[in-house]
Amino acid sequence: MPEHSASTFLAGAGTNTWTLWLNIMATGAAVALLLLLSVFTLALYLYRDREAPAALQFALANLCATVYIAGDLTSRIDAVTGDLDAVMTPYRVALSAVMMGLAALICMHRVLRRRHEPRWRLAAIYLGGALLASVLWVDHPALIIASNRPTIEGSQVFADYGAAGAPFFVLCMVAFSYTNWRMVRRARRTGGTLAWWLTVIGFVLVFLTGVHDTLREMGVELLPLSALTPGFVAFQVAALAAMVIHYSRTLSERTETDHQLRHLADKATRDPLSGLFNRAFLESHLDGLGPHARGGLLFIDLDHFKVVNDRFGHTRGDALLRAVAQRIDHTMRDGDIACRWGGDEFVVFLADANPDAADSIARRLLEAFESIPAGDSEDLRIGASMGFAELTDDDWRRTLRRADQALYQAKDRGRGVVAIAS
Ligand SMILES: Nc1nc2c(ncn2[C@@H]2O[C@H](COP(=O)(O)OP(=O)(O)OP(=O)(O)O)[C@@H](O)[C@H]2O)c(=O)[nH]1
Repeated sequence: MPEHSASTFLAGAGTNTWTLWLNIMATGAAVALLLLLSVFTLALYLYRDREAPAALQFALANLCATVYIAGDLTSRIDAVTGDLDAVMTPYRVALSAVMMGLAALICMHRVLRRRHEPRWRLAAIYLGGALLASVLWVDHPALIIASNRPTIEGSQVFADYGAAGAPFFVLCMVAFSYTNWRMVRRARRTGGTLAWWLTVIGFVLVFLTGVHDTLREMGVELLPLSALTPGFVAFQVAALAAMVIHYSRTLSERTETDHQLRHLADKATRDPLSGLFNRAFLESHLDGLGPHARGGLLFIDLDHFKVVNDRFGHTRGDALLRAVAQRIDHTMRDGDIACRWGGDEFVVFLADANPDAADSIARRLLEAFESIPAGDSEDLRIGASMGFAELTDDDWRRTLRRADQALYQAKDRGRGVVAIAS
C-alpha cells in the first residue's frame, strides 16, 4: 500500500488539528482520573477496606483506558508526522490495553458480585487477557496484515487493526457488551437508580462510539472525528461517579453501623439510670490496673435515702439519684472513674489521689450535693457518707473493703462526713 493511502486512511480516523487537541485533553483528563483513583485505591488498601479489591480492579481498568487513549493519540500523531513505520507500535499498545481493560472490567464485575473472589481466578482472567493481547504482538504477515501494509490495500475494513482486527473487534464488542449488560443489571440492585443511569449512559456512549468507529472503518463517516476517545473518557467519568456514589453510600451505612455499635458498647458499660459507668466496667478497669497503680477508692452512700423513697415515691428517688450522679460526674477529674455500685451506693476510682486529695474531693462532693434543688418539698435534702482507702493492697477488692469499713465509721460519726481508712 502506498504510504499516502495509509496516511489518507488514518487521516479519516481523526487526525485533524482539533481532533488531536480533543484527544490530548481527553488523555490529560484520563491521566488525572487515574492519579485520583490511585490515591483512592491506595488509601482503601492502607485502611484494609473491604471495597479495596473492587477499587483496585477499577483503577486497573482506568489505567488500561488511559494507555489505550495515549496509544491511540500517539498513532494519530505518527500518522500526521508521516512516520508510518512507528504507527503499529502504539496501535498494538492501544489494542493490548483494550484486552487488559476488558479483563479488568470482568474482574471488577466478579469482585462486586462476590466479595471474596479467589485471587487465582482473577489472575486466570488477566492471564487470558494478556495471552490474547500478546497475539497482537506476533509480527507475522499471516496474523497481522497491517505490518505488511501493501496487502491491506483495497480492504478498508479494520485495516489499521490488521488481519486479526475484525474478529478481534467483534470479540471485544461482544465481551464488552456482555460485561456491561451484567454490570448495568447489578448497578440497579447495588447502587440505586443514579448509579444505574450513570452506568447505562457510559455504556451507551462507548457502544455508540464503537458502532461509529466500525462504520468509519467501513468507509461510512457519521462524524468528522474519532468519537471513541471522548466516549471512553465520558464512560470513565460516569463509572467513577457511580463508584463514588456507591462508596459514599457504603461509608454512610458504615457510619450508621459504627454509631449503633458504639451505642451498644455504651449501653453495656453504663448504668441506665444515672448515666455513670456500671459496676462491671469499674471492676474490669480495676482488674486491668497494674501492681504499681496509684490512687484510691472512694465509697459513697447516700444518707437516709429510703426516707426519700418512702415519702416522695420512687420516681422522685430516681430523679435524686440522677442529680447525685451528675454532681459526682462534674466533680471528677480527668482519669477518675465514677460508677453506680448499686442502689444508693457509688464508688469512684480517684487516680493518683492520696488521702489529703481524696478528703478535699469528698468535701467538694458534699458541697455539690447540698446544691441539689429541693423542689416543692423544702425539707428534702440529700446528704452522703463516704469512706476512702488508698490502693496499697495487692488486690483492689481488699482496698474496697477498707473503704467500705471507713464508710461505716463515717455513718457512725453521724453521717454527712468522709472517713479515711488507715
Ligand atoms: N428510687 C430508687 N430507689 C432505690 C434504687 N435502688 C435502691 N433503692 C432504694 O434505696 C434505699 C437504700 O436504703 P438503705 O441502703 O437501707 O439505706 P438508707 O435509707 O440510705 O440509709 P443509710 O444508708 O443507713 O443512711 C432502699 O430503700 C432501696 O429500695 C433505685 O434504683 N431507685
